[in-house]
Amino acid sequence: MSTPQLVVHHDKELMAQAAAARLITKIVDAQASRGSASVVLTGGRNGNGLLAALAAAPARDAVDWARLDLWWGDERFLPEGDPERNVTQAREALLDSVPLDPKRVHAMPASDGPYGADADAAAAAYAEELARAAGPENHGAAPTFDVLMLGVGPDTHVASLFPELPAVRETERTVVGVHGAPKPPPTRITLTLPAIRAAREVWLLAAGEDKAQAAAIALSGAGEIQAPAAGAYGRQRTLWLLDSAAASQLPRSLYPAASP
Ligand SMILES: O=C1O[C@H](COP(=O)(O)O)[C@@H](O)[C@H](O)[C@H]1O
Repeated sequence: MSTPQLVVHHDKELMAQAAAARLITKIVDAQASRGSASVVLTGGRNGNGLLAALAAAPARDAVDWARLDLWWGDERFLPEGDPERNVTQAREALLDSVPLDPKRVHAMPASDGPYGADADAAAAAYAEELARAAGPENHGAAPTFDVLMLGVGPDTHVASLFPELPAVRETERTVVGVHGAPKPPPTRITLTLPAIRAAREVWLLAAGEDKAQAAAIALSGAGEIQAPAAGAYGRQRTLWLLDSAAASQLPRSLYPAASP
């Protein structure tokens, strides 16, 4: 488990631009040292803001897009092309404008796909896809993602791991179906905490006043069942990327150290 490090930016635009620059560097470094890179995308406002900033960054051309695997931390279980699906929003923000290898874009199944409305079967299929991509050094279940990004919800949810719901208690499976989520749509697919913790680096994105309480709770020693963001960490690094509004309720002991 890596101890969270905090970076606080002035506002959400700056946060998105700085995170995009950081991501470009990580991908380029991983491709230089391992031949390819793997990144787990998040949905939500902050995740899409980062992708849009990446699309606008001239340095995006430093990335070899064909040698990048993209995965998702969670998906809203809706029909293919639905504007609320995380993959639809990611395509609009960035993916449609860069030369990715379609075989390396690992979208989660849609509710009108091969598993129909069975979110649990769709989750099991995604777990198999992850297992196929995992090498022996990955302990079998999930690849060692280079960077896994998570938007933090105002209720401290990350991916589709909501406080107190069964998915956040999962200790064996890497992907599960979620039923009765408090945020629409109620049916979702999500990576579990064990899959999230397989990543080298986990980045938690929180911008805006509505994230301030969630950040303060998750970073003040809350339990992961009540505050799922508190249970998200990477093997080598856990990085919270905040703007000053989201950092405004952090305990004083964390905030001064976090200021750039
Ligand atoms: O529904 C979701 O919400 C979270 C957080 O979204 P935000 O708009 O409050 O930043 C997101 O990270 C997750 O991927 C998504 O499915």
